[in-house]
Amino acid sequence: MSIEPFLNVRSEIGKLKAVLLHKPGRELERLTPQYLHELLFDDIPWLRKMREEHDKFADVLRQRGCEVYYYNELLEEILKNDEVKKSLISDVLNICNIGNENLEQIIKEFILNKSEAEIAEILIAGLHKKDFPEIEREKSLIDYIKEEYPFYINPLPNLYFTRDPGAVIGNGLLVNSMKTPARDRETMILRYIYEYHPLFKKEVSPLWYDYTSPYSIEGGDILVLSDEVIAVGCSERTSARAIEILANNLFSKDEKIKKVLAIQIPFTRVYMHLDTVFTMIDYDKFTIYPGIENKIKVFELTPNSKDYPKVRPMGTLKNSLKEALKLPSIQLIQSGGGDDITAAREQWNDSTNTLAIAPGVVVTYDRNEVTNNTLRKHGIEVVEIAGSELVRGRGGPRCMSMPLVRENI
Ligand SMILES: NC(=O)NCCC[C@H](N)C(=O)O
Repeated sequence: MSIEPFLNVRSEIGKLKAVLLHKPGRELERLTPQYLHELLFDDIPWLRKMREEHDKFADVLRQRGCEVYYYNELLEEILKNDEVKKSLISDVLNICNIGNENLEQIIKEFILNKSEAEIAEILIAGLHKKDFPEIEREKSLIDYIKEEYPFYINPLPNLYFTRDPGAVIGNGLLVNSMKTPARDRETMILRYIYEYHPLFKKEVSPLWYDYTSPYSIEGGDILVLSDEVIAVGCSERTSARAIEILANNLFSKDEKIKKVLAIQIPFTRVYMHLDTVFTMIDYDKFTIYPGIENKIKVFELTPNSKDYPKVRPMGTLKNSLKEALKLPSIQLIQSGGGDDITAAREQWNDSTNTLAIAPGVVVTYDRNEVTNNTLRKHGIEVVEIAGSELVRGRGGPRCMSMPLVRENI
């Protein structure tokens, strides 16, 4: 009997059937003004409120018939296997630069003695020095050098943006290579989940990209435009070479995918990923931040040699989409109603970061009133969620979700 893959994403807009989320936890309570920049935050969210907002987001998805999986629960499940538990803890400690093998060994034993739920929490929220029992030992040089630094294991406050560490295309998965060290461990853990959690059925779900690659790529840049065309932002976070490697893997192992559009956007934090300025919301409708429209370049990648795809510069974004999707016309709906100032303010609060849950139906933050009304005027059903605290990490509903299964359209 042949095994059917669980993962299936052949579009941006097919009815969302299963999604991976992470409810913000203690890792957010470890953000301090001193480390905000390094941890990719601009502000400190209020965790209790943030968790309430996140629960409502998950409820909206469930009410629309989508199954919600949580990252920490999948992690807890794979930690039940002792070998997996030991190996993951060792790998995590290896990248933490503890700098003293004896101490690393003591920390490892300390973690191994915890329950699966506690270990999952440490792997996500980090290990603060204060949460580690004082033990009698002679200090080594690194203890003095890093005396001021509060963590043995850093927190992962960006994990609730599950969009970025991974992405499903077709029946396969990318485990991304993140641009910044602040998010590296997110992908290491996802790689273990793919490898050991039965939900992912890795034997029938290829790995399109691995986090060990030196070329960075993040999920916020990846849009599955159709079963034949994938768009990938070339951005502050995603490198040109990663796009070529991904394209070649898709062309050689997925018989449906014929084309990758590389969409170059300015390399700057405010538009860190393509989905912060551009998302697909219906068969022929997209929303776009008007401040970026003239700064975009599009390149078509098609199969060529074993190592490099064929690259062809294309025209405007609108014409490239029309041509690639073989549509008679498409609409680019400007966020902020096309007004420069409103659009810039609402883009900062992720107005263009819509999550399509069915063709023409999107989840957005309620605070982006002008953009939401503009979408409605264009016939889109807008399902609003509150996100005053969630938004402080600089991501919207699309960033906070990793679709695992969408209905084919
Ligand atoms: N796809 C997205 O745009 N994700 C938002 C990620 C925000 C996070 N603070 C980061 O800088 O990586």
